[in-house]
Amino acid sequence: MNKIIIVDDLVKEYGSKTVVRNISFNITSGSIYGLLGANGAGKTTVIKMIIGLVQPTSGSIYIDGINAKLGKNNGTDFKSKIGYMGQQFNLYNQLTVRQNLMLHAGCHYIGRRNGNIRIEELITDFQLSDIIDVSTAKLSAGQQQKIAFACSIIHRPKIVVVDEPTNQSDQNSKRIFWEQITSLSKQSGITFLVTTHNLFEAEYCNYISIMDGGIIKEAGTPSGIKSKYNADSLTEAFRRIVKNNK
Ligand SMILES: Nc1ncnc2c1ncn2[C@@H]1O[C@H](COP(=O)(O)OP(=O)(O)OP(=O)(O)O)[C@@H](O)[C@H]1O
Repeated sequence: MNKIIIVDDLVKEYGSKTVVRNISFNITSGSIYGLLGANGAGKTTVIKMIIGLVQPTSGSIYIDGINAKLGKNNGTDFKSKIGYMGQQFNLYNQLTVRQNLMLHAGCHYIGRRNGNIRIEELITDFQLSDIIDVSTAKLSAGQQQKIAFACSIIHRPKIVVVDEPTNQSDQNSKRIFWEQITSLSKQSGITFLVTTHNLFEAEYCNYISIMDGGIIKEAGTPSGIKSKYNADSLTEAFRRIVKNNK
């Protein structure tokens, strides 16, 4: 299986505080990989290092065969491979949904004509026809999350990194989001790296790592982890993993 993300012995220190401690993992192309953990476990720091927003103290990251440290300098369009949706949505609330999508298309050097074609596809895929010309300021949190996600995939990235994607969504929007990424991973072969502290939603992942205190304490498929810890749910397994290691 092709490993599209390879993280090796990654460390992040802020002053004297070590927030990510020698973590290593690989992500198989086309899979949904969940990075789980409580608040402050280090999940956001890991993904910010992967997308190049934060510089690691040590260790290496390879994205689709490219050393992430050299990604900006080796002539490869590194950023075109990755879509990112952070906890703060990258939306301009004075703009409409269409204008936000076009703005993100422009950031990825997609011209107006191709941008319009891609926006039409996203209107269909995300059922946006009723809100496409509405200002994002007037949308609900769940709708804003949907638009932020559409913006993150406008350039058809191979990898999409999403940080706590459903924090502000209702149950129905959560379900729709997870079904959408499951279908994108299966049909378009997109690889997803998703951080969450929602253990019910983590069941949608093909593979998960459980982080605590900056280290990965357990990793495996959701069913493999449940069976290893003799637990009926990931919530129960999570409690045992974190308790076992304290
Ligand atoms: N720029 C920074 N300077 C100093 N410490 C930081 C910085 N960014 C994060 N931290 C610390 O690193 C630790 C891990 O934070 P991080 O945001 O990665 O956790 P998380 O698992 O994503 O939590 P959450 O679910 O709340 O987003 C926390 O103790 C946080 O205070």
